[in-house]
Amino acid sequence: MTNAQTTEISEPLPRETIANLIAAIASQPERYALFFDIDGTLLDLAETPDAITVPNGLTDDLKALSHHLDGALALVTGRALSYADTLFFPHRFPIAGLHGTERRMLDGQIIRAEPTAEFLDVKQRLATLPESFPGVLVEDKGGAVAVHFRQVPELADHVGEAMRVAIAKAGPGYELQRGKMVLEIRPDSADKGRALDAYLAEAPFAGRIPVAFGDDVTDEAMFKLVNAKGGISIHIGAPTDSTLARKRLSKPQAVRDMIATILRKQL
Ligand SMILES: O=P(O)(O)OC[C@H]1O[C@H](O[C@H]2O[C@H](CO)[C@@H](O)[C@H](O)[C@H]2O)[C@H](O)[C@@H](O)[C@@H]1O
Repeated sequence: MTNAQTTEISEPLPRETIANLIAAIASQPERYALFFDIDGTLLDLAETPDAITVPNGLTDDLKALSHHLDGALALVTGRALSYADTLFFPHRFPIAGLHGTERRMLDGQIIRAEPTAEFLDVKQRLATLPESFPGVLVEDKGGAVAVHFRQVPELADHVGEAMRVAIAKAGPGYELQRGKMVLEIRPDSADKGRALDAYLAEAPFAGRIPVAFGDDVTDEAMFKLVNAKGGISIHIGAPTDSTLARKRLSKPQAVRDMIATILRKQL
């Protein structure tokens, strides 16, 4: 299971620092590469995976920001890449999906691990879990599977036990990923940090200062990499001592406001 290391409590980005960062990205876009998580970062969390909404204007703002950065903006998400594309249709951003284990390169080619027969069998068995535990929701993401208990938090231990059995049956090539009211089985071939690193090796991301925004355990790999590269790691949410991110924004609306402000400044 992927775990965050405990460091210091993430600091809120002071008004001054936000203003400086916004001004810097607005006036010197060629210096920065921006990486956004989706759920809980760009979008407000919802009761179920399909209940999320993309606020009016966000897709166009992301597209405009990407244009401003000459394309150096990527989404790095636990969602399947194909699902993330539908959220921001008709725009197609560089996206790393399934926690970085599938990644679309600039030429459109997608790198992903092929599911094993053992994993497909496990996924089929997990699909029946709600029969034993009503309220639990199984999300089939193709190459990964998530079991959500947001609507039945009292079943967290049962889900944990079922997923420990499932990951043992899935065999090599898979790992358990903890998230917000969810446990997932995903390929172990990469993580969000490695996906971000791969983007940083390519134009137009190469040579730029990475800025990563995220809210969940899966984003810690991104924060670790960004910190090591001298970039800026920003945790979204309440203060916490279990993130490697060095800065904090309070909620997704603050991220969306920051994007809108950068765009206003560069006009
Ligand atoms: O890396 P992310 O883009 O943040 O994706 C992480 C997971 O997000 C989704 O689950 C979470 O958001 C749901 C909708 O708000 C919420 O109901 C759930 O409790 C959260 O865990 C998504 O369903 C997962 O597949 C992603 O891995």
